[in-house]
Amino acid sequence: MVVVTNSQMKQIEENSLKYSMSMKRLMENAGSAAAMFIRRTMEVDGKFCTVFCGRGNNGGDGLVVARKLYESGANVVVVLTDGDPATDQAKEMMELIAPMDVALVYYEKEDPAYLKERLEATDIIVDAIYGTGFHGQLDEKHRKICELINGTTAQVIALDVPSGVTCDTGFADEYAVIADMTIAFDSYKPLHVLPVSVGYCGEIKTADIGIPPQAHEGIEGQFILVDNEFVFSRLPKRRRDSHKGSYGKLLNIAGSQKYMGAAILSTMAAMRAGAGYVTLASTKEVCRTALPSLLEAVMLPLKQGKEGHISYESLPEILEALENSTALLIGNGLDVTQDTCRLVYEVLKNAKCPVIVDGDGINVISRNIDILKQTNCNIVLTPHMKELSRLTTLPIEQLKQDRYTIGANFAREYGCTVVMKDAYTATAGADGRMYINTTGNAGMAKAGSGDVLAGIIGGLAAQGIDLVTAAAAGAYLHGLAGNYAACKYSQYGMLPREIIDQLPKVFLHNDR
Ligand SMILES: NC(=O)C1=CN([C@@H]2O[C@H](COP(=O)(O)OP(=O)(O)OC[C@H]3O[C@@H](n4cnc5c(N)ncnc54)[C@H](O)[C@@H]3O)[C@@H](O)[C@H]2O)[C@@H](O)CC1
Ligand SMILES: Nc1ncnc2c1ncn2[C@@H]1O[C@H](COP(=O)(O)OP(=O)(O)O)[C@@H](O)[C@H]1O
Ligand SMILES: [K+]
Repeated sequence: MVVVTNSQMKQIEENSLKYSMSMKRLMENAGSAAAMFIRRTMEVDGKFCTVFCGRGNNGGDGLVVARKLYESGANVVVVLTDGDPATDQAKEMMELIAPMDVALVYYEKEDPAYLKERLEATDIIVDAIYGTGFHGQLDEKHRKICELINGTTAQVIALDVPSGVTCDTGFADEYAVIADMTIAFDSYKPLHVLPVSVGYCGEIKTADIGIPPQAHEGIEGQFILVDNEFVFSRLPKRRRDSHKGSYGKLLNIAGSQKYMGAAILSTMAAMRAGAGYVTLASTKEVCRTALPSLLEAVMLPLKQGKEGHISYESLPEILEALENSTALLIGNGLDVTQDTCRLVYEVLKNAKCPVIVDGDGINVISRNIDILKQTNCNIVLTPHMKELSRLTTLPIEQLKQDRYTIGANFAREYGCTVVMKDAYTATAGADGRMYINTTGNAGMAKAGSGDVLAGIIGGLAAQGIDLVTAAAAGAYLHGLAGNYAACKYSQYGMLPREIIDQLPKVFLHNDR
């Protein structure tokens, strides 16, 4: 599904002007298409309809809808929330509606009691206050208006965007309009697919507003909703004549005395994701302890430092193992010590294969972010929100509002892929795209789930699957296996290790 950003939509609109389209025609088409959807979905003739119009082009679309619904027999009132229209084409739409028997009400001048009464009798509300031009938060006046809209029993139809939701981030003001139906003009925008905002949209319809297909040429969708088709069209079936060497070698540098489980979970997950060989490089003690649970893994036991972590003296052995690896996973349960810092930096500088950095690997990088610019390999970072905050030195609150832009900028600046783990994980690809994941559940909010994800991505990357796909597909598989685990063991009772146990079921259901 192609999802275009606000600025891309503006570009498409501008391109369409080259094909004898005009802004006024686009607005007329948008309003007409929206009115048609409304007529198709509900009875309009004789119904009470209230259209809330802002001053921008979204408001102009609303004026067209009002005219069309009036022509279909509805009793229509237009509430101008911010006075007269401000754009040329919206002004023209105002002139067209003026002679009609449609009441035009100025919100500020109107008696609140009349409005309340009108809304109580209203069957259909059209929200044309703000469209793609909105960003940030609603002011007090608009919050009140949205509260009025949300407080009715009428069907609420949002034009393009439920007012109060920001187009590209999906960030919704707490009073944003909650629509029953949103009519997206021409294309889906990020808010129509982002998990944070889809709940505000209700049913989403796309309306053809007459923009010629040529106007879309050269516009590449930046947001991708990861689904089964996306994942399994990219994960090849295993060839009958293949052998273990066909599926790559993952080197997993993980674990310390404090965090042994992280080494076990990540290694196990990588094996379950189909890698040919997985080598666990860890302290002797971790390797010895892990062996009974990791019978199929290769062990690279290393010298232990004073604090129970992998000693820096082990660097030569690690670099030798790295030579033969098709992917590297580094960071799970490593601990942050002087030794592990030096180790991570040196390994990253020497790696030539794809690298996945998780957990303490990320924490170590956050202390010296420029290390990312001194590498010769493709890197995936898998930070949760706190780790992303350390990496970007931005507060979590800001990340929550704008992590798509921030993540994309970070990925571009450092030339890496960033898996932003959260209830809804989003992967910012080094290719400039944003991959949105919707699988997973709150039963996964337990220590160890992230180690499982890192292992899955590492296992996929080792097999030669390109890193962005490995990251986006890994998050999807992880969440789906987590959903199976929750069905079997409940969200309260499930354990991260059971996400790994359910991974085969995900593959089985998809003939892999
Ligand atoms: N892109 C296209 O091809 C078309 C777009 N059309 C409509 O045009 C809309 C976009 O119109 P506009 O760009 O005029 O903008 P909007 O009508 O979405 O917003 C109006 C104004 O609100 C202001 N604003 C933004 N954030 C605010 C905040 N937090 N508090 C208060 N004010 C804020 C903006 O400065 C903007 O001028 C689309 O959503 C769509 O409905 C249609 O007319 C058809 C064609
Ligand atoms: N509410 C949730 N819904 C879906 N997935 C979740 C939820 N909470 C956590 N997860 C997933 O669980 C994993 C947790 O990772 P992380 O916090 O790094 O754990 P750890 O480092 O302890 O293993 C991430 O992949 C995250 O997306
Ligand atoms: K709107």
